[in-house]
Amino acid sequence: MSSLKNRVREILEELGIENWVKNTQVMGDEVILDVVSPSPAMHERKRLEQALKVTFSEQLPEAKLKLNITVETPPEKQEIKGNEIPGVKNIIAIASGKGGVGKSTVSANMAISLQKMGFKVGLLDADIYGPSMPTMFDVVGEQPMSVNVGGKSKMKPVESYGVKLLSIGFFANTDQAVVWRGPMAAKALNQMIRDAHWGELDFLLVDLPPGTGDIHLSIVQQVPITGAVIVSTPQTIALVDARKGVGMFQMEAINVPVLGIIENMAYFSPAELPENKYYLFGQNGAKNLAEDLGVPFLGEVPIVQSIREAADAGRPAALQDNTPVSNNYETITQNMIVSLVERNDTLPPTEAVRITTMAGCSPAKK
Ligand SMILES: Nc1ncnc2c1ncn2[C@@H]1O[C@H](COP(=O)(O)OP(=O)(O)OP(=O)(O)O)[C@@H](O)[C@H]1O
Repeated sequence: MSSLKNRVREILEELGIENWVKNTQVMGDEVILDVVSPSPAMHERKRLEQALKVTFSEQLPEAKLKLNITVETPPEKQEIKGNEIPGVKNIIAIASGKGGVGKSTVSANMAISLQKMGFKVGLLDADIYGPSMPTMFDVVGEQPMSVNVGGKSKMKPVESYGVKLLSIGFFANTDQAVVWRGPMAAKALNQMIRDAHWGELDFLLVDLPPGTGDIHLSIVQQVPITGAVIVSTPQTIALVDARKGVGMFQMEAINVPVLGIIENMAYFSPAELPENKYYLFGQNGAKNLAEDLGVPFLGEVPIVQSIREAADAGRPAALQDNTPVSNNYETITQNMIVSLVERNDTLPPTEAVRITTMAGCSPAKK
């Protein structure tokens, strides 16, 4: 073995990442490393890349380092079993209870965060009262195409930023209020799930309409939802509705695991006074609710002007690289995945069969 290759091996051992390096090639002064990152998170990959570059430039300045960093793919055994929608591994409902708390903004940014982590993501905008995804993903006016799959005509979701998208807004005139009764809305949504060609998806996020009415009951009974995420502001009246939302998913007839609660609009910090936090809607309300109900708290999102601007501009804030806002969405998304994984471990055996069908969530395991 060349002395350069020996030095490379020593450095990798010092860094404690020798097991992550699947292939080392030394050609002259060029060192090519194929590294498999155990974390799908973009910032973890960047940190790994940075650590390698700094260490090599300090300890082996003569070497020209070339890095190929990829992400570990989930092991085969985590594949979904008994899946009701072929190719779709996890269907996550995002609900609120009260309207206007930021459920759609959270859904859009969570979809982007998952996509950035390397997952295949679909987003179904089921908000029949105010479908906002076409705007948030800058695809207003686009229409899903029809494709022939196995002799059947299927809807091809519109794709934006790597996320496959279907929205009630693609079919309804946005100037008209869409007033659909529960079964009708549920049927339309069911078609958008089953008669669409989603292809292989790790996650299909469903942005539900606000509230806990009969529409929700129809949807959650017809669509095999893997888990639900509840979004609330810390305000008392929003929390009352969020509690109802959790209760609805936990009803015996529905029995969808609640993966956690996200506190949106948790506080406001003016740009000129970033240390000051103003708790406009109250403090820690959703966090306390999560504790009270014994469901995971997935994190808080402050009120940030750029989140609103990014949504209106059709470029969700999570698309930014390594900003406090995008990192925060990434952390919340990871917490959601961790919650999905933990459910498998903690639910009683009678539920295990159902819950093991929630596969596809292992990449967040650290
Ligand atoms: N963290 C945030 N910071 C700043 N603005 C936000 C934040 N979250 C949401 N908003 C803004 O608040 C408004 C409501 O958000 P959004 O449409 O996501 O709520 P929703 O709960 O989905 O509403 P609906 O009840 O209509 O479905 C939007 O203008 C959005 O851009």
